[in-house]
This record gives sequence, C-alpha cells and structure tokens, in this order.
Amino acid sequence: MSLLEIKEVTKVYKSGNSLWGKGKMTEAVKDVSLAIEEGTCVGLVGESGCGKSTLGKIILGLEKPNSGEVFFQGKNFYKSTSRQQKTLRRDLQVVFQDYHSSVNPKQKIEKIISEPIRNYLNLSPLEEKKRVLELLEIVGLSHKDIHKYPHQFSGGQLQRICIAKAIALKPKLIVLDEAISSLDVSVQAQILNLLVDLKKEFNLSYLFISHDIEAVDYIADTIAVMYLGRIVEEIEDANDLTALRHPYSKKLLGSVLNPYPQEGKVLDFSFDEVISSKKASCGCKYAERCSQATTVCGEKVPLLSLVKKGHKIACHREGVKEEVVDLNKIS
Ligand SMILES: Nc1ncnc2c1ncn2[C@@H]1O[C@H](COP(=O)(O)OP(=O)(O)OP(=O)(O)O)[C@@H](O)[C@H]1O
Repeated sequence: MSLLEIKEVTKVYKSGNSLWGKGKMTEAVKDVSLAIEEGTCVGLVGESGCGKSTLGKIILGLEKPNSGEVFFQGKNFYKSTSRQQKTLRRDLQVVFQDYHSSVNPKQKIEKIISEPIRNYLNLSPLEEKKRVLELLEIVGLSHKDIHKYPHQFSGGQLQRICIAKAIALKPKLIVLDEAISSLDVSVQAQILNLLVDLKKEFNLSYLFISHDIEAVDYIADTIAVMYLGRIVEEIEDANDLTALRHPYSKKLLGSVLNPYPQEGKVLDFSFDEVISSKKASCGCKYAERCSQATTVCGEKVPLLSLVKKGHKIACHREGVKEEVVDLNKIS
C-alpha cells in the first residue's frame, strides 16, 4: 500500500460572474493519479499555473476535489469524518514558499514551533520547551533562538523554523511547495541538504513541488511532470533525466542541459581539455557545493550529476558511455 494515493482527481475553479452562468471555469487539475511511497520524495515539476499548488492543497486536505479520490495511509481522506481528517492531518505537513507569511511576526519562535505540538499533544510546558529546543537543534539553529522573533532571522533561517514546525509531530508526508524558491541560491542548496538529511533520519516522504527541474532532480527519487493540469510524464529514477520523453519535459530540461542558456551556447570541450585545464566552469547553480566542478562537453551531460557525484564528474561522449573522474585526484 502506498503512503499516499491520488486517483483520477479533478479540480475546477469557477471565478467571475457566476450569476448568469458566465463565470470563468479553470480546470486547475485534470484527472490526475499519483502515488507516493513511504520514505520517498516525488518531485512535481511544471511551469507556473499548471496546477501544482492546487494538487498540493488537495493532498493536504485543504481543497476538496470535484471528482476523484485521495487515500492517505489507506484512508479515503475526503470520505473521512472531520475527526478522522484531523488525525490524518497530523501526519501531513506543509512548507510553503513564503516563509514570512507562514509565521506570525508577533510571536516568539518558541510559540511558533510549538503550535502543532499544543494542538495535538498533551505535553507539560517543560516537555514542550524541550521538544522545541530539540527541533531547533535538528534544523541547525541555536537554543538561544527560542526567544527571538521572526524579523531577527534571515530567509534561510526562517525557512528552517518552518521546517522545524513541519516536523514537530513526526509526520509521514511533507508537501514542500516551492519551499526553496524564494531563497538565495547558496541558501537553497543548504536547505535542500537539510531536507535530504531529515528525510533519511526520520524516514519522511516528500512531495517536492517546484518549477525548477534542477532542484527537483537534486532531491527527488521519482519525478512527475505537470502540464496544463495533467501529469504528462513520470520517471522512476530522478537520477536519469534523460529518461524524460514528453516534449514539454524536454523543454523544461533544455535550460538545465545547456549550461549557458542565456548565450544559447552548447559547450563542446573535450574531456581531456577539461581535465587538463579545468577551463570550463560549472553552470550548475549548486556549483559552490562542488568547488572544483567543471562543465563538460555538450548538451548530453546532465549537469546535476556533477553535484550528485560530489567531486566526480561524468562525461558522456559519442562512442564512450560514461567516463567518471574524481576531481580530488587531479591537481
Ligand atoms: N482559488 C482559485 N480560484 C480560481 N482559480 C484558481 C484558484 N487557485 C488556482 N487557480 C487557477 O488554477 C490554475 C492552477 O493554479 P496553481 O496555483 O495550482 O498552479 P501552480 O502550478 O502551483 O502555479 P504557481 O507555481 O504559479 O503557484 C491557475 O490557472 C490558477 O489561476
């Protein structure tokens, strides 16, 4: 049994003048089926307006679909009583893009993080504080931060606070809706790493929603591509972006595979040239994680594999399936 199973879900929004039946109908999600297994991350990628957030809200129990079913831990969410839904929601958490509006600016961090604990658990004030301190530690913040207010933190730190709140009840599934999109690139990498570590440590499952296929590729186990409300393609192995076949997926991928899309240029350095001179620099946005990263020959090189393999680079050349070089071993 999958942790989450969505079956043929459709959501239509009606807006504008509906009195005479002239309201505009938007089919935000059309006939979508998707499963998330325990301990895995499904990356949901697609451009703005394709229905990703609506699907996320349906999963979170925040937006009832017009048709279709959502099963979470084997229970049909929208056919459950409100009491049963409250129990299921404990295991379903979310981290949004806008960390500023996710926290109450007038509350201290202790109160913000302990909110779900107070809603669901009957802990003494001392136990509650102990849990908040533990959560701050888990997300890489200091015990002293418990007494601070949101305005005293950077964007990345605030997102860590939102993550601490999301994991407070040890949930099973977290919907990460553009959770890193508002952060600086270097901070994005730190938060992605934190999410990867937490997933492993607490056997979490994620639905990682993003328009950024590089980020999705970095964190996800499998990828679903959404286009105009539909899931047009799913791949089982997020490490192999070349498995994406749908023309829209390839369009999304295009900007990643070409290291310098703004110049519309495909690099064609030879492998040996790269190794001897390290003349090319990495166009990948997580390059700082990989201080000696080097971009190699041509558009077939999935740049993220540079990062995923740490200091090892993989070079795909015609006639050569793959050459891997450990950059630590070259001067
Ligand atoms: N409450 C609503 N009322 C009417 N239309 C809506 C509502 N919410 C979303 N939509 C419409 O549904 C479609 C899908 O929106 P959604 O926010 O799910 O897309 P998205 O892929 O998450 O985009 P973004 O990345 O920009 O948030 C859009 O056309 C949007 O305008």
